Amino acid sequence: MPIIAPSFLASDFLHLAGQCELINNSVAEWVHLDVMDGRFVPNISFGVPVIKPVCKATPGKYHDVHLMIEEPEKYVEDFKSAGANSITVHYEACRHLHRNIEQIKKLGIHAGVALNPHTPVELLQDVLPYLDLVLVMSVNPGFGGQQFIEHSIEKIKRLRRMIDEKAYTALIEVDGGITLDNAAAVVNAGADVLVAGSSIFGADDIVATIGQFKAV
Ligand SMILES: O=C(CO)[C@@H](O)[C@H](O)COP(=O)(O)O
Ligand SMILES: [Fe+2]
Repeated sequence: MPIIAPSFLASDFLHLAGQCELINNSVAEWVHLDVMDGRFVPNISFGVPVIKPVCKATPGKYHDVHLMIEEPEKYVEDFKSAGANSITVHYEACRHLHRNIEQIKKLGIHAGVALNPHTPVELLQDVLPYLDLVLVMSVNPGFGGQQFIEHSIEKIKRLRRMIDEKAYTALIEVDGGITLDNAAAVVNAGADVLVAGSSIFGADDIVATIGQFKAV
């Protein structure tokens, strides 16, 4: 069964406490928190002042912070202090990716690398042994509510093979345009973690929808 990571980017910010309560009452194991800086991606989302209270209000969950920002090394400590259990940086935003991964792991939390749709999974070959998580973006990062890019399925399969061949432990997380209609195909291709924003927070019954994602 996949791990489900509701993305708070699509949540109702006016009622964050209630949204956290719904997630607490659901079978979602993770909470996905998207940080956007208006430089790496053409949008600005939220930072520590939102992430810290959300982490506090969801104490039983694993807090998965997805940094869509330039120079992530300047901020990883702040996000760790805010409650992050894992921090994922973008391959395309890091000039010294191995150093970024080491920095995160030295903080005692999990390290992930995210790949834009145009970035081949093969470029991760030399850092894969150090990673806890690879985040395959199945939309171009920056916005929720976009359509799933079908080519991602092929990419997930290639990454699954790379990980299994060497018995690495990195989880495969897929993020962007995940719906109840395509979730099974994504899991069958090899995904361990499904991120879903609009299809969870936009649903009439958030808790039941998370249950349906879990059961795909
Ligand atoms: O990182 C991102 C977008 O850049 C995602 O985490 C979105 O928040 C996913 O939203 P949906 O596509 O599921 O609506
Ligand atoms: Fe994300």
